This record gives sequence, C-alpha cells and structure tokens, in this order.
Amino acid sequence: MTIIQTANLGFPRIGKRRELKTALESFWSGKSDESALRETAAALRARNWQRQKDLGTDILPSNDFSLYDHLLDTAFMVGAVPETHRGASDLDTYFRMARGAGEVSACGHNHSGVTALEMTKWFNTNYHVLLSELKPSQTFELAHNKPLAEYVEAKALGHQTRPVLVGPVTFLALSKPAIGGFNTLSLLPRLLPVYAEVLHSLQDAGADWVQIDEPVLANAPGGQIALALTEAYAHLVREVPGLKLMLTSYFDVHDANLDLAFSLPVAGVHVDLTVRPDVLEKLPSLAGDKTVSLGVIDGRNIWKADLNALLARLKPVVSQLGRVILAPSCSLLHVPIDLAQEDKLDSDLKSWLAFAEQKLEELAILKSALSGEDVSAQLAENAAAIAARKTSPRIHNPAVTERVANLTPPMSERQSPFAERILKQRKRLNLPLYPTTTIGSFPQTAEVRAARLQHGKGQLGDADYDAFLKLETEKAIRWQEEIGLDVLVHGEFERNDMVQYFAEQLEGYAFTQHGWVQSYGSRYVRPPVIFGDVSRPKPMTVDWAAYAQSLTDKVVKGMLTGPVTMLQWAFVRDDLPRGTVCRQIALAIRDEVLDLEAAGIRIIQIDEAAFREGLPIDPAGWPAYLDWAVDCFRIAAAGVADETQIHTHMCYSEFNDIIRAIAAMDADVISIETSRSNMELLEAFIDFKYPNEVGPGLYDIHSPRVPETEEMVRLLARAAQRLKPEQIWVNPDCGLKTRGWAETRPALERLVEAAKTMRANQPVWV
Ligand SMILES: Nc1nc2c(c(=O)[nH]1)N[C@@H](CNc1ccc(C(=O)N[C@@H](CCC(=O)N[C@@H](CCC(=O)N[C@@H](CCC(=O)O)C(=O)O)C(=O)O)C(=O)O)cc1)CN2
Ligand code: MET
Ligand SMILES: [Zn+2]
Repeated sequence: MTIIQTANLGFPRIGKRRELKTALESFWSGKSDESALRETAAALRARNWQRQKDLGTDILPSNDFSLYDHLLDTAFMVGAVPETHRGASDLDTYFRMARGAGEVSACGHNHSGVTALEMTKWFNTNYHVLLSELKPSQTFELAHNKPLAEYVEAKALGHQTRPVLVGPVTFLALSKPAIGGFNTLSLLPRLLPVYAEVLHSLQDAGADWVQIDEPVLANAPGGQIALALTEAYAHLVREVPGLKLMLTSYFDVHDANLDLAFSLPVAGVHVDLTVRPDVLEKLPSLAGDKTVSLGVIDGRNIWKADLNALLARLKPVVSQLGRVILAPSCSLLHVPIDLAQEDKLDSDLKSWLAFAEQKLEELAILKSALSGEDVSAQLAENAAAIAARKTSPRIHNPAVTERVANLTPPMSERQSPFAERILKQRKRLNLPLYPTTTIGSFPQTAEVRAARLQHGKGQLGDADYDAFLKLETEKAIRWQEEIGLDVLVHGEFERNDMVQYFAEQLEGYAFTQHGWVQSYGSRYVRPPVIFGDVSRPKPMTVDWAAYAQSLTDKVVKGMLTGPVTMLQWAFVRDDLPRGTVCRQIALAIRDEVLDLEAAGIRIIQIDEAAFREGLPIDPAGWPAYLDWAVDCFRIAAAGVADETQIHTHMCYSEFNDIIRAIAAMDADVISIETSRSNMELLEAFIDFKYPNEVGPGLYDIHSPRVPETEEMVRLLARAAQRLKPEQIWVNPDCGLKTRGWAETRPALERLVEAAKTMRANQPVWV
C-alpha cells in the first residue's frame, strides 16, 4: 500500500487583501514601527499555516514567507551583507539591500547614495529576486537563522512544518561575481558549513524533512553546476545524518539533471510534472528508495486541473511507488490566493478557475481518490467544469480564428528596409542628434491612484476623472516642453498597469478584483486572464494620444504594450498554443497602431518588456519561441508607412544570446536597460553591427538616486564609442511610474543637459 501525502512548496506571502504591502509601505514611510510590521507578518504566517492545514495539506512549508524576497533572505541568512549597506538595525540593513537608501534632497542629490542590490527575473517568471555580489574573499556565517525562527514559530502554533531553503548551488549560481572571471560556485566549500549549521538547528528543533529548492536543475547542464550539486548534497547529507532532504526542482528539469537529482544521496526529489509530464512514467524506475514528490498541479496558471485525467495517469505510477507526495508544480507564489474573493467574476469563468487555496483543495481530492476514498461527487463536479470550458461558445470567435489563419508573410514586412525608412523618418521628424525622450510613464502619484480608485468606486464621475487626467497630461506635456525633451510622451496617467489597461479593453480577457501576485518587494500585479479568442472592439489609446499631440508642436510618441508582453504577463488559456494566442493579440495591436498612425501620431512605441522572459529555460526551445515571438511583434508593427517610426522598449536586457532575434524585430528604435552595467550590454549590439537605432538607458529608474549630468555624459560617450552617434537616443532605462516627481524632474533635466553636451562636442565631420 502506497503512502500518499499532500504538500505545499510555498504559499503567497502578500495576504488576501495585500496586508503585507500596506504594512511595508506604512513602515517605509515612517507611519508605523518595526513591531507593527513584524506583527502583520506573523499574523499572515499564522493564517497561512492554518488555512493550508484546513484545506487538507499534510506537509506545510515554513520559511516560504519573506518581507521582500527569498533570495535576499538567503543572502541575509549566510551573512552576505555588503559593509556599505549596514544600517541602524537588522531590518534597516535588510531594506537598504532591497531598496537602496538615501533621501533625495531638495537639490535633487542623493547624499548617502546606497544603491539597491541588482534585481533579476526569477527564471522565466515575472517575480524578481535580488542578486548578491560576491567576491573571491567572501566568507559566510550563520548571521540570521530565519528558517529556525519560522519553524519554531509554526511549532508553537501547533504545526509541524517542512522548512524551505533556497539551495546553496542556486544561491551561488544566482549571485554576481564582483570581479570578472570569478566563478561564484567556487565559494561552495565556504558556504556549505553554514547550510549544515542551519539544517542541524532545524533537526534539533524537531524538523524531520527540509525542502531545499534547486531550480538551477532547470538550466541546461553546464558550467560546474552538476559538480557543485554533487559536492553540496554529499556534504549536507553526511554532516546532518537523519534529516531528510526534499530536493526540489521546478519550472523545468533537464534530462541529465533529472538523473543527477535522483543519484544524489537526498531522501526525496520533487519534479515539476506540469512542464515535464513525460517524466511521470519514468519515476518508478528512477526513484529507488527515494520519496518522490509529484508536482501535478500547475503553480503558474489559474485553470482548474483535469482531476479525472490526472488520476488516470497517476494511478498506475503511484501503485508502483512506496511513498508519494502530491504537490503543486512550484511554490504558489505565482498565483493569486483565493478565488472565493472574486464575487464579480462571471460564474461560468469562475467555475473553470483555481487559485492557490483551490489548488490545495485539488490536491486533497487527488489524495483521497488515490487512497480509495469516495470523492465521486467532487470528481464529477470537476469533470463537468472541464467539459463546460472545452465546449463553451464564449471562448471561440470565428472571425479571430479566420484572421489568424489568413495571416500572410507580407503582413510581417515593413514597406521598405530600415536604411530607406530611416531617411524618410528623419526628414519628417526633424530631430537633433542624440534625441531625448522617456520610456512612457510619469509618476503614478498618490493623487493619480486615489483619483482612479475613486472613479472605480463611482465617487468620481467620468467627466471629472477625465478632466483630472487631461490636466495631468497637459502638465506633463508643458513640463517636457519646458525642459527641452525632443520626443514627448503623454505620461500614461490613465493606465493602472501597462498590461491590464489594454487587457481591459480587449475581448477574450477577464479580470480579478483581488488576484494580486507579487512582482517584486511591495509591487504587485493583477495578471489578466486570457480565456477566449482575443480581439479589439474599438480603439484603445487613440483619444489620449491625439489629445496629447494636440497640445504641442513637438512629436508625441504613441504608447502601446506589445503582443508578447500582453501574453507573458497574463494567465493564458491552455487550450491553444501560446504562439496562436499571441498572434491574435498581435492583430489587435496592429489595428491600434494603424489607428494611431491615421490620427497623426508619427512615432509609435510598442513595449516588449517581457520579450526575453518568455524564452523557455531550455535553449532547445528557443528557436521555436523566437520564431513566433518575433513574428508577432512584426505583425503588430509592420502595417505602418515608412515615415512612421516604430520604437520598442525592453527592460532586463541580457541580449547577447538573442541579438539576432532583436534585430529581426526590425523596430526603428529600441530603448534598453544598460545603465547598471556601464553600457556593457551594448556589446551585443556592436558585435552584431546592429543597424537600427538604440536608446541605451542612462540611469536606473528602480532607485530614487538622481544621477549627475557628468555621469550620463560619460555613459553616452561610452555608447558613442560603440555605436554611430546618429544611432543613439537619450533616455532613462524604463518608465517612471514608480518614481516621484522630486527625483524625476532633476533626473530628466540633467538627461537633457547630457544630450546637449554631447551635441556640442560633436566633431564637425559627423
Ligand atoms: N504587469 C507588469 N509586470 C511588470 C511591470 C509592469 O509594469 N507591469 N514592470 C516590471 C517591474 N514590475 C512592476 C510590477 C508592479 C508595479 C506596480 O507599480 N504595481 C502597483 C500596482 C499597479 C496597479 O495595478 N495599480 C492599480 C491599483 C492601485 C491600487 O493598489 N490602488 C489602491 C488604492 C490607491 C492607492 O492608495 O495606492 C487600492 O486599490 O487599494 C491602479 O493604479 O489603478 C503596486 O504594486 O502598487 C511596478 C513594476 C516587470 N513586470
Ligand atoms: C516595464 S516597461 C514599462 C514601459 C511603459 N511604457 C512605461 O513607461 O511604464
Ligand atoms: Zn521597462
């Protein structure tokens, strides 16, 4: 008889009503103290444990909570704290690492100037982790035993938990080497004793299992990862005998790494079977005496699982295994908490969905069914919902299917090659060398958000809200004119989020009221749900763009979110290939682009912030993805005349390996992030002889720090050594929505100065 248990790998931290965001932002603004923040955090943890238990979860995670980010917690645990970031208290230090520090004074200078750690995407998700910078002389110590504290806290509440740690290899692999040529994995021997100490303390406190997450197992084998994993787990199992380790992979697992994971001396291995369903049948032969944890419920999407289909596949495998754990594929951090809060969702659609809590219920039903209990009623209900969704007429729009089927290659082609188009554009736009612009959004101030909230609640009428937004837009236009920016933006004041705003105006999408998912720190998003064929009933941005353009003689850029990003930052239907869904969106954006052009908008920016994030983790899947992703962008952009200039924007620009695809998108101008890497990211563009124009981001908008003019001139000069001057645009590295005006004003004034300095210093022959 197989022993079957359910487990969760991690529960969302933010609270059903974003209690963590409220508590953090109140603490940061000085409105509440550390004890209030800690109290909210403890209440959230207590509630989460109890709730998971009530939903039938046998194995509860602890240390899955974080005040900001779990990778930062790991750095903090092992004492990887830069001297420069030490603050008045531990918590102060922690937040200085997360957010940087230093008030911007009236003169716009940041006098203490502690910069935040670099952020990067957590594999292919929209969650960001903070990267520690490690030097060859780095040492580690057990500085903060948070895993123990949270284990003990749960125990005092009557819960035996399975603490969660980011594994030592993943931590090192995601750290930044402080000097070139240094491999952070070489620090493993110094790190392992600290991990052993943590594990010992957990064992002494009563833990029998610990979950160690090594999502690096998803990466293609290479470097020294396999060696490091072998060394790490030999060491930890030897040093802490008797404590069982559940080695956890998720998001994907490379075949060679699967064999490796099962060859390590750990007691259990977790596999994400939603990304690798084919692994299920291999498990009985791989398992040996290990406990396998089956990641069967999708932790990245919000569709109800087909429980009957799952059971049919699970039954024969489970009977061959001595002990199995049923689990979500990954931490539930990436999905909203509770569907029951959504009282405005259409009831059909709602019956097709499962959020974190509902996913745990699904696990409990699976366990009961596999244990021979009668859950026929629940299974019948699930079958009915799955069948209803498959056959619902609401998800199909024959006109959309037909339009996608009728796409032809010319629809992805601009009229003329870049070299010809650019001449026509220069003539029409008449911009100076080193044209200055911004990425689109201006500060979403408390006032702007409050007006939107009031409008949503019906307390501010449509006309008043519209008048308010028009005034904000006009002020932004006037100010841009005043400081001398060349290409203006309307400021995006009317938008809640760059994806949600468009999704709300498209058919085929649905929205939640409370479906928040953490993106980084206290910044959350509410990913829309693509449930049906996507189409655009009417123009979405034309009125705002035309209004802004009517205020000025300068060029105002139209601002759109591209199809790949619209797809990537949504919960996407799983009954069509992603490439097909993306083509539907691309056609909707194409219509918008053409309407903007017809309304006299001369530059149209199509943001593809999530373009890189959409790459499959396994490079074997890259060509197929890039093929449709590039085509979708081109479908969206290519309908315009040569004279209309198409811009795109990408943040997190690790471009070296996909520069060909970036060039193939054939945007006339691309703005990218390069400021934190001192223009090194431009290397890809130079090596490739990138032909089109580029706006290398001159300063990091994620920090309140205001750069000096000279700093931006220096960066521009570096860019000018790498690209032709007439290729270069001058802009920040992303939108300014999370910033305040206090730092935005001086930063952009200096950016304009920097461009002027560059123009003045041009050799005459240019
Ligand atoms: N989807 C998405 N992913 C992205 C980005 C992005 O812009 N969008 N940018 C990159 C970085 N990630 C980010 C993620 C979120 C935010 C962000 O600013 N989020 C806002 C929410 C944005 C939003 O949806 N705002 C709504 C709802 C705002 C809100 O919470 N209103 C309050 C009341 C108003 C208030 O006092 O704030 C409420 O409803 O209770 C609106 O403005 O209408 C936040 O957490 O605060 C920024 C960057 C990568 N991924
Ligand atoms: C995350 S990319 C942001 C692009 C958008 N146009 C903005 O400026 O906010
Ligand atoms: Zn950006």
